[in-house]
Amino acid sequence: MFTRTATRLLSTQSRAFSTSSARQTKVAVLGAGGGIGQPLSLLLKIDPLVSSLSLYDIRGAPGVAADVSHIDTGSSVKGYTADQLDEALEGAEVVVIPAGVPRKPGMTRDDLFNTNASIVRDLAASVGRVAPEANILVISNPVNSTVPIVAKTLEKAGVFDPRRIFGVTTLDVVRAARFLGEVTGNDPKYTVVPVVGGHSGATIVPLLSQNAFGKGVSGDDYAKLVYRIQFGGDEVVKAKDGAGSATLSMAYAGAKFTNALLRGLSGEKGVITPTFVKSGLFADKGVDFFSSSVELGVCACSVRFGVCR
Ligand SMILES: NC(=O)c1ccc[n+]([C@@H]2O[C@H](COP(=O)([O-])OP(=O)(O)OC[C@H]3O[C@@H](n4cnc5c(N)ncnc54)[C@H](O)[C@@H]3O)[C@@H](O)[C@H]2O)c1
Ligand SMILES: O=C(O)C[C@H](O)C(=O)O
Repeated sequence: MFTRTATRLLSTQSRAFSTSSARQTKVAVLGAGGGIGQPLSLLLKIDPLVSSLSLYDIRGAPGVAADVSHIDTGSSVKGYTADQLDEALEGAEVVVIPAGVPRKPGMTRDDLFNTNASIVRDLAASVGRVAPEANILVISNPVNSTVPIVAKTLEKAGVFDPRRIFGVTTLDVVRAARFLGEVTGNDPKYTVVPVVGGHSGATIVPLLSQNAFGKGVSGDDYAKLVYRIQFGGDEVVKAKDGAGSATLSMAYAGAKFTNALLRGLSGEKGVITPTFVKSGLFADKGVDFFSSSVELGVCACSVRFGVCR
């Protein structure tokens, strides 16, 4: 009797699992042991659109994987050590890259270039070789430069597809909604603002006029709000006082982007906005923000999901 009941229960549970993960999606996080990587792995573990989570880092990923793998969602989790990058990438549909060093007070994102450029280049080369069809989500700073590095590396490998490379600048969108909500006294769900351009200071361009509440902000309030959105990263770097930059809000933004991408890939319309897929390519060099996005193919990606207007 007990056995029959237990079996019925188990079969109901397994049906629930198989429904939620009907589409097999392997997501790899490169840099999973870090400040962003760990909470991002947690959030991806609870995303029902992720069926398999592959956690890679030069240190600590198996520990993060063991920890996250106890969470009671349907996806499988595996951690990989420094010499197991190829295995980590095998079959990945989405590769998220938060590997690299963060800023300390007094530094600009460009100061990270020397260290992070080669990290991102080498990881991208492996993705190009092992998972050439994967969508690559670049978090490592300076995003305005690491995205072109990924593009060039894949081009060199003969597998460049601009529709599959994304600079993750969703944190700017998250901040814009939150800060406009604060200024106008509204729930951020009503103060969503498209943000175009890159991911550094003045290259971050919030289009406040595109939101009904944003339209009403003017003068000094407007200038202060734009500044806060553009330099929100500095606030966190300063407050962490040498311990790094945004990790938790970034993990939230990275998981939000990944979820939107997976929904788009599974055929859901209207989830990916040009804001989500904007890239910083050439933004530092003063090239028009929209045309640089189009050049990178991020707009093509929006077209692919049927949301480019
Ligand atoms: N795009 C954004 O909006 C945004 C927001 C916040 C932070 N960032 C950037 O994200 C990056 C990571 O920040 P963090 O706070 O997580 O840093 P962190 O130092 O806490 O973590 C970085 C992780 O990368 C790992 N790593 C280093 N080299 C690696 C390699 N070759 N392969 C795999 N893993 C490697 C490290 O071992 C570490 O675990 C930084 O460059 C930071 O500036 C971007
Ligand atoms: O500011 C940083 O260096 C990290 C990140 O790019 C951010 O915007 O928080």
